[in-house]
Amino acid sequence: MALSLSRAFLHASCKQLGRLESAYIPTGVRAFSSVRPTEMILSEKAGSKQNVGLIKLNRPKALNALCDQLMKELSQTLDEMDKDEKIGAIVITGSERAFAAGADIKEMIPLEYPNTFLGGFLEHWTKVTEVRKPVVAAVNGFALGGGCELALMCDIIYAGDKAQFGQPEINIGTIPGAGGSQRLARVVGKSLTMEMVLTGNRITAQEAKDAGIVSKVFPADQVVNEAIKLGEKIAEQSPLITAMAKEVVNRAYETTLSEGLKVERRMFHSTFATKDRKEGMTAFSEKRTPKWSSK
Ligand SMILES: CCCCCCC[C@H](O)CC(=O)SCCNC(=O)CCNC(=O)[C@H](O)C(C)(C)COP(=O)([O-])OP(=O)([O-])OC[C@H]1O[C@@H](n2cnc3c(N)ncnc32)[C@H](O)[C@@H]1OP(=O)([O-])[O-]
Repeated sequence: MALSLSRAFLHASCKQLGRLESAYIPTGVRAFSSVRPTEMILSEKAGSKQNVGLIKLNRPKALNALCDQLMKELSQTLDEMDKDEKIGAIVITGSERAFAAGADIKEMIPLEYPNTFLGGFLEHWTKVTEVRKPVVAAVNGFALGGGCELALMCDIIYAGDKAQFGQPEINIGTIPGAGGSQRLARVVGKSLTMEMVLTGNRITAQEAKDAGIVSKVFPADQVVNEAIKLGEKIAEQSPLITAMAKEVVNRAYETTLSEGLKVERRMFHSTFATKDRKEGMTAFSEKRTPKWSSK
């Protein structure tokens, strides 16, 4: 009873905080048109072949703070895009001011330990790690706390030159709850992770690139289009082999080197059970573009 009352309260307060005026459309970026009636995210198919799923977090007044409703809408849209055969890659972005400023602090204020533990707080916020298609984060502005963690859950991060990454939870009496101590440490090592988690210090896009968090930095108004171009390039490949490649790279972060190498070898062998492997090698020798069948 107490839990359901508290959920209803949180949902209502979150809706109030996140009431949107109109869609914020970043300058220099193609216009988004919402294809589904979601309130806190916009989504569309992008790219010249409309084969890139584009998701924009759209809660500008709260700097895209991640509340329960936004995360439900994000999970639902990711699920739909993962099942859509016409989509080969997904891009997640925010606004030029904020990718996301973290979990919604105001929504968390009334929570008590029993709610978080028994209610499984954050357990359903990790859909992006379950998507089989490659997911690119196009980060502008603040990527703080849960915003930084959301970017780290994606497969590739492109950043605008004014982007800032940080894990400032320590400043509000808590710690990272969705990978900011674990995924970050695996990517950048102990020293920088400790510095960011213990002080809340932010790092710039260039520092994030130097540390290996980000693969490329672009002028802020170009990052989304560059991420779409990257998504288009990925979407040209065999969806079947792409999913195998993504799975095997992700394994590197979850197992030992020797186990990872075994998994890679097995996965490499299994490409020889596919028509796409034969088609790719035949097309190379015949000097033509391969026609993928995902078989
Ligand atoms: C993928 C799964 C993710 C799971 C997450 C797991 C848990 C996670 O590890 C914990 C967190 O993220 S803990 C969080 C870690 N993150 C942090 O601690 C960052 C907290 N934010 C800040 O430090 C500052 O807002 C900035 C420095 C980002 C911008 O400063 P500035 O340029 O002076 O702008 P401003 O005037 O300050 O903000 C404009 C409006 O946005 C509002 N708002 C902003 N962030 C909010 C939030 N997280 N919440 C709610 N609201 C937030 C702000 O209240 C204001 O609204 P108001 O109605 O006008 O009052």
